[in-house]
Amino acid sequence: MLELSSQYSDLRYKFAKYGVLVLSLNETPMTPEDYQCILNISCKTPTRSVTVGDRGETHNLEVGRLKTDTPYLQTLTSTGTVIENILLKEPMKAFFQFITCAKFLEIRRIQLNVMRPGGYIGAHYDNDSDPLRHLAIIIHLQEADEGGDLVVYDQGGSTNIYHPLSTQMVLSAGDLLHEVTPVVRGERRTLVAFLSLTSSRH
Ligand SMILES: O=C(O)CCC(=O)C(=O)O
Ligand SMILES: [Fe+2]
Repeated sequence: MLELSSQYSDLRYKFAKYGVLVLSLNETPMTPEDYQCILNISCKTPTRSVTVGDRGETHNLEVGRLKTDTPYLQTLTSTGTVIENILLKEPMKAFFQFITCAKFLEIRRIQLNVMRPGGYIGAHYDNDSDPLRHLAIIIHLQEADEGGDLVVYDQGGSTNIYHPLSTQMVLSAGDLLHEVTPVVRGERRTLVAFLSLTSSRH
């Protein structure tokens, strides 16, 4: 933890201030091999069309589910377990805990999001559909050539627009309003894990 604190204290400060971090792979402890493993899994993950979010907001994307939290926590594929193990192995787990100041960390949902031209995700709060979604880890596998921006509306009233590139990792707090703008050209692929930072079992 000592080592982490000097290397990552700037990121922890930024996350506390903005609720969003856009990180290059080499700013995180994830190895290129683990990233490649997630990329390979994503290519073999079947998807289905989703047009309505949990709270009725409109979407237009293909989703491949690997782990779900509804109606109860269950890993749906063996590849979901592989990704979970990558995200929770040391030093990844220590990294997420350090950035968020969390003592507890549990993956509640893992999904692949695929957006082709016209695809988008309407404005939503991740913690609206499940209050235990405190943190989203978004691993960018392929960026759209045009469109597909992540727009985050922060509590201070400002709007921040990001266009993360493949291999980048976004950490986003569950209580921030955000959306993904329509893809205009190309295909946008992300692997998203939603984490709880408090135990659901008391
Ligand atoms: O794919 C992304 O960049 C973000 C997706 C998102 O906001 C979500 O799945 O809740
Ligand atoms: Fe989201």
